[in-house]
Amino acid sequence: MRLHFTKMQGAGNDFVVLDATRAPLALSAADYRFLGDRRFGVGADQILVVERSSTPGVDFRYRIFNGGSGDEVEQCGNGARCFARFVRDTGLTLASSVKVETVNSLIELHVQPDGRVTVDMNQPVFAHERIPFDAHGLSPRPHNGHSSDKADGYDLWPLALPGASLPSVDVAVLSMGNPHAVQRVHDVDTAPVAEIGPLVEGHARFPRRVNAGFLQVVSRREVRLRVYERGAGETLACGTGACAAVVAGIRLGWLDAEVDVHTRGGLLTIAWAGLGHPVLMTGPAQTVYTGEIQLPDHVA
Ligand SMILES: N[C@H](CCC[C@H](N)C(=O)O)C(=O)O
Repeated sequence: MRLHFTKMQGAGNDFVVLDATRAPLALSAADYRFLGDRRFGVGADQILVVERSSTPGVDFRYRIFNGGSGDEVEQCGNGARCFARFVRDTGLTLASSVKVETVNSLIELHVQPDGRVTVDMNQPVFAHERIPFDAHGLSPRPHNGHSSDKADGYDLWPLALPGASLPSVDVAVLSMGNPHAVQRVHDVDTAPVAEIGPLVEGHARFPRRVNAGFLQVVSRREVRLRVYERGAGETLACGTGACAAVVAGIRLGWLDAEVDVHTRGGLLTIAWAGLGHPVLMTGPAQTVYTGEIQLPDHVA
């Protein structure tokens, strides 16, 4: 099958975008892994499939597949911004605000005059069974010895890491539609992301695996973040990961309500007014090129 695609990136998190608004696409996990492969395919952290929505009042649906595993996932923050840029630039919509549904949520996107995109990422979810996170038999940890005078009863949880250079790490757990485990580190540049990231991502206490965030607090309004993503490995930026890290930092008393998140691929700004409010994420979204690719009949 010959596929037309658009290559895009948001803060260095890169995507293959496929337009399925005119004809449905039936690709396999192996096809998505091929498209994500940086040597045998196009190369991307995730593949985004854009469809029309049949839900009244909702413009589009977009499906998200991790480029490493080929698995379909629930949410992608940087992808949502690139989706908004895509439907505008291809003329699929003339509106500057777009409602789009994913497998488990409805989000609203606004293209700003400066070209950045703001996404209402809905409210974070903390209920362990909805993350999902298995805390059975675990006791929460004090907040890493950091001042948490404003902490509101939100806990850190110890994850045992047998055989690793660290016996355990303390993580804040939550969902932005997709699961996140955020640990605070002194310096993201020296944090053991390559070693600890995969151990957290595949940890047994996360039945659907998890995105592993490494958060360095620079000030109450500025952080640095690296994320070892579920099904993709470390990416240059993770939008839902930035949302999760800021929400956790606010609940743990480390951060104010609007934070600049410095990722290796660029700057994301996250705002959250607290429980009962949605998380707002603002950042860049660019088209890199368009192309065509022949999907092998039997990809490995
Ligand atoms: N790897 C994530 C999906 C992509 C999230 C990330 N690229 C973002 O911008 O939010 C997961 O398996 O939940």
